[in-house]
Amino acid sequence: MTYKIGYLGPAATFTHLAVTKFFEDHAEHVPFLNIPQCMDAVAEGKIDVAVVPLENALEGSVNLTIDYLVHEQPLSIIGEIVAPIQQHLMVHPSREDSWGDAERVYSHSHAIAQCHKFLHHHLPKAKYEYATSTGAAAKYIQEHPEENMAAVANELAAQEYNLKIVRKNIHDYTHNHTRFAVLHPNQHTYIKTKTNKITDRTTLMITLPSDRSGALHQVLSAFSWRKLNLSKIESRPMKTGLGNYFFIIDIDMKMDDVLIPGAMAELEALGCGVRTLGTYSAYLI
Ligand SMILES: O=C(O)C(=O)C[C@]1(C(=O)O)C=C[C@@H](O)C=C1
Repeated sequence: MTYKIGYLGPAATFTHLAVTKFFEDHAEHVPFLNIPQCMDAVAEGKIDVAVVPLENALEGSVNLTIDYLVHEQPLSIIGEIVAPIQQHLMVHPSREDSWGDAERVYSHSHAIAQCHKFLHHHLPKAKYEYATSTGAAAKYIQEHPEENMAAVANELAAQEYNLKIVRKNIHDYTHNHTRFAVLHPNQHTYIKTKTNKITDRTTLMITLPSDRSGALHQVLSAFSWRKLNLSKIESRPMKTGLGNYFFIIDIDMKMDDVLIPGAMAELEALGCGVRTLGTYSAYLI
């Protein structure tokens, strides 16, 4: 049976690029219209792994991925692919010489946000419209040449959908990378790749006991005195009422037998809720 890798599609999204470079050959790449559909498919066993965007260096977390993981589909993160992101402005070939008159710019919200300065200066009158992915935006422009639009997407999308790149590298800051999560229902799933590992991580989701002063300080202390290095801490709404948040914490090592379980037990004793979202290696493509 062919190994099936689901990704945020359609063809030629950044997620697709990451999948193509990271996994070894002979796998079938299966596009999904949006992140929840891709995650549902791996939970239901229709594909072998799901790959979805997790965090961008310029724009921060992909909230849909984190929220769906926390509230709807409890999969494990079994790997992380870090990819450089280069955004280009592209139009239908018939509009190559008049791209500056584009009335709308279409792309994924993260991609548009990564290019705000460029768009502000070069297409000040254009309205922004948001697609489920950069690839979906490029595909739409190919299918609707009559609409005066430009897309922000990658080079592969320009090739795949026969669009003309009119401005290259329009992202506002050079160090633009995105983290993609490889997801599976079983934490102990092995990933085969020849890509270089850059680090190991464990991601925890933590809820605080309500109305206790200094609770976050106590949480951080549990990691700090064990010398557990954190590379990310972020809060997201619990969606149960104003002021209710959970925290996502990335620890710079894989789950061990002593330190991380010790910190988790301490947090539970303090009245916190703790869930492991994944313990995995991160690879740079
Ligand atoms: O739209 C795509 O091409 C994606 O793969 C999604 C996504 C994201 O959600 O951040 C991935 C990388 C880029 O940062 C822009 C968009």
